[in-house]
Amino acid sequence: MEPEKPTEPKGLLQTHELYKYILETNVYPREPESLKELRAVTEKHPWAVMSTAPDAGQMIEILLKITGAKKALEVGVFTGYSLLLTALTIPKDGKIVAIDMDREAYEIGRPIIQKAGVEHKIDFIESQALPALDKLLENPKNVGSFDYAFVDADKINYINYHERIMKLVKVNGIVVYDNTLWFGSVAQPEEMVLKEFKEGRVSTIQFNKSLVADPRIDISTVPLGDGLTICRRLY
Ligand SMILES: C[S@@+](CC[C@H](N)C(=O)[O-])C[C@H]1O[C@@H](n2cnc3c(N)ncnc32)[C@H](O)[C@@H]1O
Ligand SMILES: O=c1cc(-c2ccc(O)c(O)c2)oc2c(O)c(O)ccc12
Repeated sequence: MEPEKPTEPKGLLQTHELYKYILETNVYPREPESLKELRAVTEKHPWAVMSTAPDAGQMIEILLKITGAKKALEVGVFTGYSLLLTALTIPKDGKIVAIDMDREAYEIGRPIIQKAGVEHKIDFIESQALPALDKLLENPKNVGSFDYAFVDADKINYINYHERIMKLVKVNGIVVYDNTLWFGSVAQPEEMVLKEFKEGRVSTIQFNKSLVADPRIDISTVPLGDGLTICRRLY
């Protein structure tokens, strides 16, 4: 059998129709106008598929509200869908440290973030994520200070991000990892996987195993978007 090329977006669900139903019935009617606008400008980008899925976004919003998160960290901004969602959800005096090595994509979303009146909450760091996280850790004020972190960058480094983020988030803090089911490839035999997904598949399988074995966290993997793993730091 040939590996199946992704055609219509259907997330991890059985059919495109079901995903469309969820988005149109449960998600889009509640999506703020600014996020809709950001999604529309992102659609023109050749890598639009990287944008956080709106159904996953809704889960993130509820987690931020339940936990009352005020200080957030984001690794992997792209045009800023998850960043704007976070900025809209945390309180007026909340802060987000957002790291991405590519400012160009962020600049596409920034005018919409500005117009939404939440840019003052964002501290954008244009950098490779690992050195930026290490630099944050050098300041003792940051250690154990974040209520929430969202990781959506290069899958190969998730294990490395996790070690830093465990020190940056507070006990009881929430960390959400995106793409932990990597288009379903984690459960496919290697020969069935499209070559462009092979590398990410191996990293994701290893990463998922390492989270399960990590006694410092509670975890829950939810098949929204491309798979989210929600972690809570226990100690
Ligand atoms: C999947 S996109 C992020 C999507 C974003 N959360 C959203 O909602 O649109 C991944 C981003 O990670 C960034 N990235 C990839 N590897 C990185 C690295 N090593 N350091 C910093 N940023 C990185 C890319 O530039 C890209 O913008
Ligand atoms: O279709 C692709 C999609 C993505 C992708 C989607 C959502 C994310 O949140 C993310 O981080 C990456 O990444 C790819 C990639 O990295 C490849 O090498 C080849 C193809 C793709």
